[in-house]
Amino acid sequence: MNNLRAYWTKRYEENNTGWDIGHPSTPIKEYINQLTDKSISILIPGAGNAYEAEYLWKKGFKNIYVMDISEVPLEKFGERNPDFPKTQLLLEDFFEHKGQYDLILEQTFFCSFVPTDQNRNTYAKKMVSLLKPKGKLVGVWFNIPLTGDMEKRPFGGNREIYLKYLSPFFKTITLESCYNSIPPRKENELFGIFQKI
Ligand SMILES: C[S@@+](CC[C@H](N)C(=O)[O-])C[C@H]1O[C@@H](n2cnc3c(N)ncnc32)[C@H](O)[C@@H]1O
Repeated sequence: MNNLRAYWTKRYEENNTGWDIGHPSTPIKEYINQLTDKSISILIPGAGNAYEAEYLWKKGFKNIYVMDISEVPLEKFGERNPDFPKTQLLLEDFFEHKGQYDLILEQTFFCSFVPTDQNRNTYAKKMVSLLKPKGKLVGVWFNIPLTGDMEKRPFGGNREIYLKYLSPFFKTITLESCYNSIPPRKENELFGIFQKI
């Protein structure tokens, strides 16, 4: 845990954050735009600078929890959004977190874990445990080759791989090539909506 925190904090401190697009991504933004119930509880794990949380907050969603293992992006988020409750900024390891949410948003989080069978299984089990009955895991997953290189993030995957880990716990509402990816990720992402079984 400390190693993991140090690793990600160093990346933020060195501005070695190639994943950070600087704004909410279009697929997640469009998903948020069609949500009608603003009282739902939403967790964003591995949120980084959490532009999507900022977007939700400004749209009037209040029950948003922004989680990261590194304090650097959480502090920046707090500075950018001084009214956002500090109690909803969670400096925690996702795998140790306890709670239950209506919705969990995923973006470049799954792909940050070394892609062992065990890690991917643990991710799926943890996600389902953090959702209320019928809760949803929604977001984007890279559709890029999974190479044998265990150092090089983002670690890839494809539809078949994601379904292998998620389908024991979730009904797949959709998992399709993402039509509205940001240009650098065009044709390299799947958009998914999974509902807790
Ligand atoms: C590739 S970055 C993605 C950040 C953000 N989702 C985005 O799209 O900009 C992965 C993030 O997950 C965080 N992280 C990695 N392992 C974590 C864990 N076990 N628990 C919570 N956060 C974690 C890192 O600190 C980092 O901010």
